[in-house]
Amino acid sequence: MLLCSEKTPAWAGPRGLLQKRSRADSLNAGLSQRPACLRPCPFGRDGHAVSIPLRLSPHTFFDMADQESVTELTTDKAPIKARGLEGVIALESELSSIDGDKGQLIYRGYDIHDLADHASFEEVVYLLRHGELPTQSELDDFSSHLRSERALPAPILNLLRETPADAHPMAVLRTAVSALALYDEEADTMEEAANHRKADRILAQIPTIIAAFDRLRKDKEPVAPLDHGSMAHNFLYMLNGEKPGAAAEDTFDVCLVLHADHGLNASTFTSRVIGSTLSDMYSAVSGSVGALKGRLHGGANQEVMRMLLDIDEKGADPTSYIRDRLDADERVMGFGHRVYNTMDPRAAILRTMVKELSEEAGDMKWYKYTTKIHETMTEETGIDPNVDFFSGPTYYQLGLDPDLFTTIFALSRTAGWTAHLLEQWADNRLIRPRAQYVGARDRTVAPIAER
Ligand SMILES: CC(=O)SCCNC(=O)CCNC(=O)[C@H](O)C(C)(C)COP(=O)(O)OP(=O)(O)OC[C@H]1O[C@@H](n2cnc3c(N)ncnc32)[C@H](O)[C@@H]1OP(=O)(O)O
Ligand SMILES: O=C([O-])CC(=O)C(=O)O
Repeated sequence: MLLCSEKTPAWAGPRGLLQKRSRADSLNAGLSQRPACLRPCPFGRDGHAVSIPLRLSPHTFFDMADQESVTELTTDKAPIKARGLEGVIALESELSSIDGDKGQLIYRGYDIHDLADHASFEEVVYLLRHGELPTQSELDDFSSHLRSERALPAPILNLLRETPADAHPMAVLRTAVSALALYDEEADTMEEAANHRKADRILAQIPTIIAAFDRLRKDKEPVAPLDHGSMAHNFLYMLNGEKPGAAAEDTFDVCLVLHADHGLNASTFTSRVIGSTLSDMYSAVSGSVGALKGRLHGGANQEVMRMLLDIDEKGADPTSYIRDRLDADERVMGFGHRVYNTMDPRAAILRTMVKELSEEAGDMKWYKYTTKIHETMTEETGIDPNVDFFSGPTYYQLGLDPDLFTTIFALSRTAGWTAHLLEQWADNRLIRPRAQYVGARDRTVAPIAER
């Protein structure tokens, strides 16, 4: 079942190479209907594809490399074509599942639409971490503990004061999360209860870091965190120095719910790889912030807003703008996804938010631009929008600066990263795949004077 829940892997071609197929081809191949235990293996002997039984164990990825064809890994005859690990099942997880064909996302069995409508971010964090939605008293205890961890150690605040104002907020966040470890006596304690406490602490302190840095770079004093209110409320308060309206708080809270977890995306995989070495939670989360920063991942939301602002400033026609980008072989940020073959369900929810926020502001331009771009991408490429396409204009209309967008994603995804780390450590095995060596062989070292 797990094997079918994410986008199907590319099919092995006649020469034993896993060939990338178009989305339609992948669907037509009906791969998801094949028995889950038999999948094409890229490491075929003599250039022929072989089917390797994939055991549904936490170590499936390693099981592949453990098969007899492992020797092929050290030859240069059968290059691996599961590029970017597309379709590779690396581990089992109970946290979230994506049906890329249906456009469905679930956290622990709950559909994302249901959670967005009926659960707060704190409830979702608890759900991811503990497997069940909290009762009222569990939620009260959990929220109260999160609130008690909001303040930053003084040296971290000093670090932020010393940070260049033009530093990218994601670089600042990565550095500050790493530095937090230096002031946490439990940083290297691997006991489960301590890891839960650290997960709370990191999650509670990330909003304070983001808001403090944003104010400092604008020559404003950081605002101390509140000892009440939700994470969404407190973050907007610390950022702006005034209480947010109920609508802004609700919208922001839903954004946090939507971004909390998403299968084995690149930044979550990063956390699990780092965690699997039995390194600490701060190392893993700072690594994940680094992974999320990239524009092919979380960094795309900022790029989307840059594009929309560029269109606006130039007075450009969004359709021609996108066509020009595609003609120049450029990617349009906020479109495409490794797992979804259809519209990302989070994007659908965020699109409604962009519309509602535009209506409230009495200015429909961001909604109009995104609608035009969406239509053009559908006509020209058939590639669907992902979560980053509509989160950009949502955050912008909430008054956030574009270079903060990815930090908001990080704030929310910390819930997923830390829950994945706890899951990893509950049944740990070192994550260590193999590389296909395609370099030179049989060379001998010449004396330095002769090179
Ligand atoms: C939260 C998130 O991380 S969601 C993703 C956020 N990232 C973005 O929005 C960046 C833009 N999108 C992309 O670059 C890609 O769609 C990714 C990285 C998200 C997924 O990529 P992959 O699954 O590796 O697909 P891949 O990069 O192989 O692209 C397949 C084809 O679709 C094209 N394509 C994919 N996305 C786009 C896009 N946004 N714009 C234009 N073309 C695209 C590629 O050019 C490629 O065409 P080609 O085979 O002719 O070269
Ligand atoms: O799943 C992915 O590859 C990227 C993504 O949408 C996310 O991390 O939310």
